[in-house]
Amino acid sequence: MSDSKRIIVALDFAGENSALALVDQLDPSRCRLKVGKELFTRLGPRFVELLQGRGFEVFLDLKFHDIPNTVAAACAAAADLGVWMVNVHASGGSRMMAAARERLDQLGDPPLLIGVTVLTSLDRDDLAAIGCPGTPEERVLALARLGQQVGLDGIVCSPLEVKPVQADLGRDFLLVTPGVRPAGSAAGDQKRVMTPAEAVSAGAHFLVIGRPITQAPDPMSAMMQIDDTLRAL
Ligand SMILES: O=C(O)c1cc(=O)[nH]c(=O)n1[C@@H]1O[C@H](COP(=O)(O)O)[C@@H](O)[C@H]1O
Repeated sequence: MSDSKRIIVALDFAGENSALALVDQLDPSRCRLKVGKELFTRLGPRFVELLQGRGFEVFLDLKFHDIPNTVAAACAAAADLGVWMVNVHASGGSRMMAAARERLDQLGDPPLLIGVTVLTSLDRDDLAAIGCPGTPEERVLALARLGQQVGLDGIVCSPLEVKPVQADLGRDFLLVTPGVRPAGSAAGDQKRVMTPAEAVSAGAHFLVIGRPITQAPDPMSAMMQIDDTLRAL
């Protein structure tokens, strides 16, 4: 793939000082940043603007999941912030995703619109417990097809589903994969994982990586080590 900035660092921090201590060490030419529910709830749009002011492209990961009108309006608000990527839960349904698409299409230079399929923290048993029969792969594929039909730019899935999704939907549909763990790092709450090299070799366009970088003794060197591995592929 042509985009050489494959790593999206998940800024899962409790506050501005700890987040900036990491951001200060990162280079916007080597990675993008993800602002999720914790940091956005604490610091709001101002923090996203601060990161963008430092030259970083931001994935605003708020996983919108609501009625079509509400999600479309929330996506427009994200676009107004100037973020690079925004996501919605694909299980919100095709009318919801289509409303988001339609609203963003009315704007110039909208963010990439990505659908979250099956959270990487879930396995088959977890899905069964919430009344979803079948494998994560089957459900990811179904949601990915729905997302592509309504014009999403791509999906979030685990690296394990990258090959089957690309076999079905082609290589242009963007695949953003969390559930990435360098060899030897703790999986934590992630259930469907692969190493960064495995994920990119499978065909993932972007890797979302949090704790293996943010909790490393030297986050910058952890990030660079992963990035060097990917650039050597
Ligand atoms: O949309 C996401 O980014 C996301 C989707 C998903 O299925 N799984 C998942 O882990 N994420 C996010 O990716 C990041 C992964 O962080 P680590 O597990 O620390 O690498 C977290 O910020 C999650 O919120």
